[in-house]
Amino acid sequence: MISEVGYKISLTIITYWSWWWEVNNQQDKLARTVLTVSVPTLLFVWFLWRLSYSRKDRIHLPPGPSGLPIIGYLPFLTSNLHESFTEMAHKYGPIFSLRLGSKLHVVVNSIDLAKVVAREQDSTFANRGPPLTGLIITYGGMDLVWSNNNTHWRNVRKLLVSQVLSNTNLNSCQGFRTHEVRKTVKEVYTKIGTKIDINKIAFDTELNVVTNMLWGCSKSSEGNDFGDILDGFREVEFKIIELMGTPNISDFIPFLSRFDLQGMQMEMQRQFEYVERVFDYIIEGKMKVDSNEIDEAVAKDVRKDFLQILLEIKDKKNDPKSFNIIHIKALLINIVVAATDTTSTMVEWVMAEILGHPGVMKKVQDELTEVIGMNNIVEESDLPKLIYLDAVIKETFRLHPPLPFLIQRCPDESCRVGGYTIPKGTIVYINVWAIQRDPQNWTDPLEFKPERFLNHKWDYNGNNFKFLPFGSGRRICPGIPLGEKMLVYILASLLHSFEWSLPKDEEFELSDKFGFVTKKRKPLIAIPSQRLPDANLCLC
Ligand code: HEM
Repeated sequence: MISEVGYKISLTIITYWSWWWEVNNQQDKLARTVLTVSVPTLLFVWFLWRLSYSRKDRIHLPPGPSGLPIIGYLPFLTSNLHESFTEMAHKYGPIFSLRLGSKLHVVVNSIDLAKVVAREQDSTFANRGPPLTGLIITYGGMDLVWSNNNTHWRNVRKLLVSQVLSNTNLNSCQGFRTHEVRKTVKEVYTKIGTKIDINKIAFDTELNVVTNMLWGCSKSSEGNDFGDILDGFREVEFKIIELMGTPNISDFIPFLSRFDLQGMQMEMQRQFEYVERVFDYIIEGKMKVDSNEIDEAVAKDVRKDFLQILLEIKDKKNDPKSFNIIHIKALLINIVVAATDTTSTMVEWVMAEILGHPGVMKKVQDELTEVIGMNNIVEESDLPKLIYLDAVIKETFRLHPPLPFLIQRCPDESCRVGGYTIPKGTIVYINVWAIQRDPQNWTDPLEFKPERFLNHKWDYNGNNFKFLPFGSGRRICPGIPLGEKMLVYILASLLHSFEWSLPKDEEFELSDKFGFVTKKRKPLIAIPSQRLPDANLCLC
């Protein structure tokens, strides 16, 4: 029907155009040529655009806004994408689609449909559909986050879970965590009365713990120059995360990717070169360690670090294609980035919510006083007893999930969700931000009420689709045990050792800035003062 009307209109225009061409006696040949070329081109584009709509009707895509020819809805995207997608969900319903350039995107906004994607059809939706910037920083998706659901991804994920994130390994690394958290407390103590950037101290603490677990050395280890090398890592990581979360026209109109119109690929390449230099240095250092030295260390019951294990696996494999140094670097980059920015962002959000709710601050500190005592410092073994703090963290995750759409999924074949067709290759987002603020799922959804998490029903394992800050299904975050431990440990230590207040000249606010990791728009700056009667407790 649409193409019939289009055909008639174009026939009329072409007839008129031929007549005009013949009778017009203009001398300006260039202008005539340009007009002659551009009119059929525009007609062709118009046809394609209409055709895509008649196809949309035929294959019954989810409803959504129309957008413009070729570029689709791109010009209407706003910078706070989680807010605009949630507004669109109010207009179009629990599932909607939008075309960005040539790519179809689908946003799922309800518990029932999230379950269809991440549980019932988990294997169909287990690919990622990575952005170009994600591919640049991971050697073309050789990592865990952007890799498709294939044998390599399964093997590497198994390795990470069994060798780094298993209970046994996490227990054997307890010393690193204790050392780093106490070092942070000591550092804060030296800055009592001054302004502290909460994200920065949490980031450095987590970075040191993770690098210790991965290659046995941290930024602050004595007698090495990792410190100098890792200086500036936070800024680089922020840039990487920012580039991965910014819409890039090259992803939506692939033939434009060679022009890199926003300069994002070039910028990511620059970050990649820095990160690769860091990891080359670390790996070279590790490879120089004599195998006798390693054997001696193991004989003394010193655990092997993850990098040593990975290098051994690489050497044992006969096939360099299946596991080589590129895979190792991609994986290390992945883990460091995935662990640090998420954890520090959450520490900052929790501290911000607590500082904004004095009643909550009092309850958290009363619990710390009761469980830990004013003459002790926090030990890791105390953490499971901090029930109220745990509820505060979960309530913060509900209102500020650091990855508001999780990480995009991409079906490997056409399928149906909510009665609509989702074609193969569509980019699919699970809008956790909308689900966790939906009044159908939560009473007073915009209020900060940690009490709703006090009934022990809640965990991070992605089984209750009302609450999915770490995702769900086979691509769920594998770092939950470490992420959770570090969050509670850092927060409990900061809140038990110090009183915190906001600087008088800073206006308190809780607005966020959308990104791959969605952070506080303005960094949280707070001032510590002494809380424990014996200051030496902060110095041990
Ligand atoms: C507060 C801390 C953290 C949060 C909120 C968080 C959140 C997430 C989310 C939402 C996903 C995507 C899940 C999905 O698509 O369903 C994810 C994936 C991932 N996370 Fe985390 N994460 C955290 C800490 C960590 C840590 C500590 C590590 C590693 C030690 C880690 C490693 C990863 C990896 C490798 C993936 C990709 C998994 C895959 O695609 O198979 N994360 N994370």
